[in-house]
Amino acid sequence: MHNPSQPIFNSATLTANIIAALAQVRAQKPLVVNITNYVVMNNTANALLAIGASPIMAHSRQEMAEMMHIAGSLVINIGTLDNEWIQRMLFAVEQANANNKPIVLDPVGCGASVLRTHTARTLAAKANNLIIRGNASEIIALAGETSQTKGVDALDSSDTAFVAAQALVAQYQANVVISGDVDYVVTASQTIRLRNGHHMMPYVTGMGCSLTALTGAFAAIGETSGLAATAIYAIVGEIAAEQSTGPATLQLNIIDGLYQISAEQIQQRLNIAVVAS
Ligand SMILES: Nc1ncnc2c1ncn2[C@@H]1O[C@H](COP(=O)(O)OP(=O)(O)OP(=O)(O)O)[C@@H](O)[C@H]1O
Ligand SMILES: Cc1ncsc1CCO
Ligand SMILES: [Mg+2]
Repeated sequence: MHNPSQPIFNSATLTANIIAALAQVRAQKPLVVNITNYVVMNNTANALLAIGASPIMAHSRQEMAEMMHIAGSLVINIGTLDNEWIQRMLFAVEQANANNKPIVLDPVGCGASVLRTHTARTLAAKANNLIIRGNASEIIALAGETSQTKGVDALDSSDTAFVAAQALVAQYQANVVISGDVDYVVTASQTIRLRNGHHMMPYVTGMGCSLTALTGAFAAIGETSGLAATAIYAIVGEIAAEQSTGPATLQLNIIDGLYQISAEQIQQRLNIAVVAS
């Protein structure tokens, strides 16, 4: 499995690892515990099921210790925050840490309000085994740089978030995925660029939230770089968009695509390059 501390320069090896990780998710069906936003709960649960994982949306403090005992990973998405949710998220991170479970953080709307920026930073600082997945504007804001965010949609390009992602890797000992027209997977040992996906994807809400949830599924089987989820999701989105007349059919076709995606399609479509190490 891809160990983020060991750089891999060879695209064929990276591709083989992504395919192996997919097989492992499908075989192991890891339990992914999600504290996520009201907008995307149903769709992210369906995305996790379609890839072969086992989702549970759980929010209560009363059950979180038990959940983190049996979970493969914790996904925290701050999309529809309020004070009660923040306390639940902090407690869940503590429980994940206590059980050595990887945590995936989606800093939805980071930079759009002080509440979101502050909460995302507090959660990131608390999490031990962390992967951050956000769009370019969120990654830039989380790192304390000036982003152009006006809500949950990115107004910055992935290329401009690169330095911010490297700063987050150092600050939180995290792995960072920047999604957008181009996706970057940034770890302490290397940066990988993926040129897959489709320009129709941002016309469906929660596309990034589903990617974050899938990142949790792969983290649960030990692929904690974020690479496999990011690569597979963008390829699925690309194939699905080619079969879709608009955002509504795209949303459905992505769920079908996650269920159907094959090793051959990954081999044929993956556009991957190591850009820094
Ligand atoms: N212009 C684009 N071209 C190709 N793929 C794209 C484009 N924009 C987004 N994507 C793909 O869409 C997926 C979600 O990324 P995006 O950056 O839109 O997430 P997000 O802004 O966090 O979304 P949300 O907050 O609505 O969940 C990724 O797989 C990414 O590769
Ligand atoms: C639209 C929206 N608002 C809060 S969360 C969310 C889903 C996409 O991030
Ligand atoms: Mg998002």
